[in-house]
Amino acid sequence: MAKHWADFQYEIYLNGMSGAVPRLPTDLTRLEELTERRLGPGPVGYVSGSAGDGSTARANRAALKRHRIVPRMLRDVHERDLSVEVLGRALPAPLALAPVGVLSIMHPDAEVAAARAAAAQGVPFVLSSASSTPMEEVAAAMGGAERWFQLYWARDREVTRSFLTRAKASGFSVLVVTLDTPLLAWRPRDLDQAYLPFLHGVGTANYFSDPAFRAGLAKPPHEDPNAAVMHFVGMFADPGKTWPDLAFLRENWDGPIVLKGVLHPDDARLAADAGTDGVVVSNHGGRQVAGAIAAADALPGVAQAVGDRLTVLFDSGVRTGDDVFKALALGARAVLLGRPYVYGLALDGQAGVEHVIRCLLAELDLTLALSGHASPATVGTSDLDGGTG
Ligand SMILES: Cc1cc2nc3c(=O)[nH]c(=O)nc-3n(C[C@H](O)[C@H](O)[C@H](O)COP(=O)(O)O)c2cc1C
Ligand SMILES: O=C(O)C(=O)c1ccccc1
Repeated sequence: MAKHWADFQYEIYLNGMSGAVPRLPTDLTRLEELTERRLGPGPVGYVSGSAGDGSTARANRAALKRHRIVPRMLRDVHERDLSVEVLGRALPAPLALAPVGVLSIMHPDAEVAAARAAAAQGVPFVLSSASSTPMEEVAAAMGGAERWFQLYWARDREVTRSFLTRAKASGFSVLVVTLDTPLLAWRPRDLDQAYLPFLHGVGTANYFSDPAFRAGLAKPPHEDPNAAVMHFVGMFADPGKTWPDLAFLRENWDGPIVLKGVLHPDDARLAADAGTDGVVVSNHGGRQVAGAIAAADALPGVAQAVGDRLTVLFDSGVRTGDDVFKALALGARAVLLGRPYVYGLALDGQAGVEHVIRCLLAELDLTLALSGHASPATVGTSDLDGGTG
């Protein structure tokens, strides 16, 4: 029998018999406000802030909320199984933790705590290139658990090649290439505070520990940190890349490659033509193009464009179990969870991240069951108001 994620609900009520209540709210939309109160304005502004006037981040939420589920009755949902196959891997639920850089601004245990939480719950962890912990250390903390590596595609080919070699040697099996951040967007909340974590060296661990990166420095990073930071700033992103450049990654990575930040159906077709394996429909949580289409509004078009050619994943705005359900209905195979787990980390370290994963998946399990589904596989547009079929 597959695990019933909804059992977390009973666990909470049973613990209540001895007077215990959850340490964090079970409505995950409340975590942002709690984190705001707990942490200084710089770090929390960096995480919860977004591009421009914030309208894309709000549109992400509004688009998910606009869709309403139309539950079906009497469909035998006694035995349920949330597992899905994603890129040839069996996942226990349609969920992975999104790549989020600089996690040490949230909690001293940073990526190690988040990765351990993901591993404990069996959910893949996507490690950011801009991690505050070197990838080898994160990998070592995860045992045999599923780990994916997110690439910020550096200007310097040798650094990219070195990252791919190290990631492979550390057991990262899927490469997630982020395309939507060749430059950092206009982010007023950070600008107004003149706060950018990596200017303080946060999020540079993979670079400062990299032999190819260090080869470009006159002195090791600890002897001249400013020069090392400047070298990082100059090379971590590359606005000059074009679609044919993907051949280099395809040649240097033999596992699945997923392109993150695809919103246009034509770009999804180009991704398939380039021999990649999947896309993440994402607007980076509204942090890049202010005024961009809501990710959930881009999802059906991308899913239709690529059909079975690519695995379609989704992020940007996922906060609740019903958000995950809606993303599945709109064509995603699985979703990446972003800010909510970062707030869980800020508020309670590894336990906080596990709480967030368990709440989200319990709520998803119940949403599926109460809507008439025993598996994510049967969810489709006909489950949504206005859906056909
Ligand atoms: C603080 C922060 C840092 C992020 N860092 C990265 C990163 O290093 N690489 C990346 O591909 N995406 C990064 N993202 C984007 C997330 O992977 C994801 O697309 C986004 O958080 C989804 O939006 P949501 O959190 O509103 O659901 C970051 C997001 C946040 C909030
Ligand atoms: O802040 C971000 O959204 C992001 O993607 C990023 C980029 C560079 C370093 C850390 C995070």
